[in-house]
Amino acid sequence: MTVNPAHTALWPAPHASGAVDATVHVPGSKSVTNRALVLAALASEPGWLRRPLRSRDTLLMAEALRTMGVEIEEGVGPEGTGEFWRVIPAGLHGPATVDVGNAGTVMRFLPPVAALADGPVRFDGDPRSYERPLHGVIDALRVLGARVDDDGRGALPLTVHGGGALEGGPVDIDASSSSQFVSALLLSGPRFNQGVEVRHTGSALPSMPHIRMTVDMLRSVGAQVDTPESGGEPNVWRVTPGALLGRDLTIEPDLSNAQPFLAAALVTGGKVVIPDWPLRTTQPGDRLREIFTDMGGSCELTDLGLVFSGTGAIHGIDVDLGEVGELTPGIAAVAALADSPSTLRGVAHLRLHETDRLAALTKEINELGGDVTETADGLHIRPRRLHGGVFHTYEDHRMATAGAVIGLAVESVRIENVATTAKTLPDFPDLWTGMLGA
Ligand SMILES: O=C(O)C1=C[C@@H](OP(=O)(O)O)[C@@H](O)[C@H](O)C1
Ligand SMILES: C=C(OP(=O)(O)O)C(=O)O
Repeated sequence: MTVNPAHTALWPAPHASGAVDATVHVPGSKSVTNRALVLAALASEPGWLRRPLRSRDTLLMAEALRTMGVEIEEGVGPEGTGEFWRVIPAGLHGPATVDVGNAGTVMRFLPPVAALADGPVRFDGDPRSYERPLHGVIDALRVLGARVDDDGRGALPLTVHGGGALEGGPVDIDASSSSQFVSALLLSGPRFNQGVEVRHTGSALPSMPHIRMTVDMLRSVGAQVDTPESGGEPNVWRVTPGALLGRDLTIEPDLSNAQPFLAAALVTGGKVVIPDWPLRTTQPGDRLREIFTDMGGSCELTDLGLVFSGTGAIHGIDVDLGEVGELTPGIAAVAALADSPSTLRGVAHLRLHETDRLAALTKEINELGGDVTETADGLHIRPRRLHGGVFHTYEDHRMATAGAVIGLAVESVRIENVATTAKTLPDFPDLWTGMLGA
């Protein structure tokens, strides 16, 4: 882990003087927006995304599709309907160059799309993107008929030599380091000549809700998908070849990005309302209703949205987060402020996320006086009285929001490079100070 000297600006994390009482409109889901963009680009007719997330990861996805020939018009809908993107699919073209930034969704979902282009597509990104696992996608594309040039490490940078079509068919992959390998192959699967049959052969597969999200969204645009849950074999997903419909989709708020605001209610014994919380969703953030209730809060889904209240007490938790790994930094922050120890399990793969999140959380919480130890697959957190100091973020949006949660309860926490939240959550500092009524 290295700290980028360009990003050493320090943001004084606001300390809460009392219980928060706020309604927070959380921007759209990163995971839904980027799947919707890919599916709309692969469809046989134009489609609409309403209230898309406009953040670094989604703008990189939109720009990448544009460079391959897809048209994306941006506009503002009638009163109250917010912004929209109209996606007009076209023949996918190379040569093109895609900047993936450090977006897992872009680096994994787009190489299979590029295999359908009529020329080479070069993929490059932030230094950290070179370290994140991509072998599952690269090896699978080769088996399915694509030519991919990388430097032999099974990682970025690389070039996919699109041939205008891909044969597809059955492929075995080990997706234990990222569920996004499975999602990537399924999303483009309807456009492969034989569709695709993905068999996960490794140890535990993380982030199952995100795979369900992929399957649900594919089905909503007319794809036929057989899954273990629909009576198929365990660990096998099959997508039948076929045309995809252009749909009109309103993007749900990002429930994982609702996390710091819900945590604020928990930590200050206050109340936060998140409007438009979906009644039914595949987003992993929906699990926060249960997890933060176990940690001392209470919640209710009403006409206003999710109403989440803290009770003043914050309890430790012993929980397997393998299905909802992206919630770990925010849960760790709350756990550091709890009245009893916590064990967070099932998240070894977080070592290969935006940063090594297990090492980063351990180091940063401990530097504020905490007592966190890494385990083979997670963290032990024993709450201690914390003090102020600098909370480094390692270009990880969820480290920055986790630091902000701690800052509510601990005076003089300063967050290095809070701007890194723009990866998925535009205007975080304004939303945060707005919540506090500042
Ligand atoms: O498909 C997706 O949208 C995501 C899947 C998960 O990735 P991993 O399975 O690599 O953890 C999650 O952590 C990431 O934030 C988003
Ligand atoms: C792991 C995450 O992102 P990515 O989509 O880059 O994998 C995350 O947002 O927590």
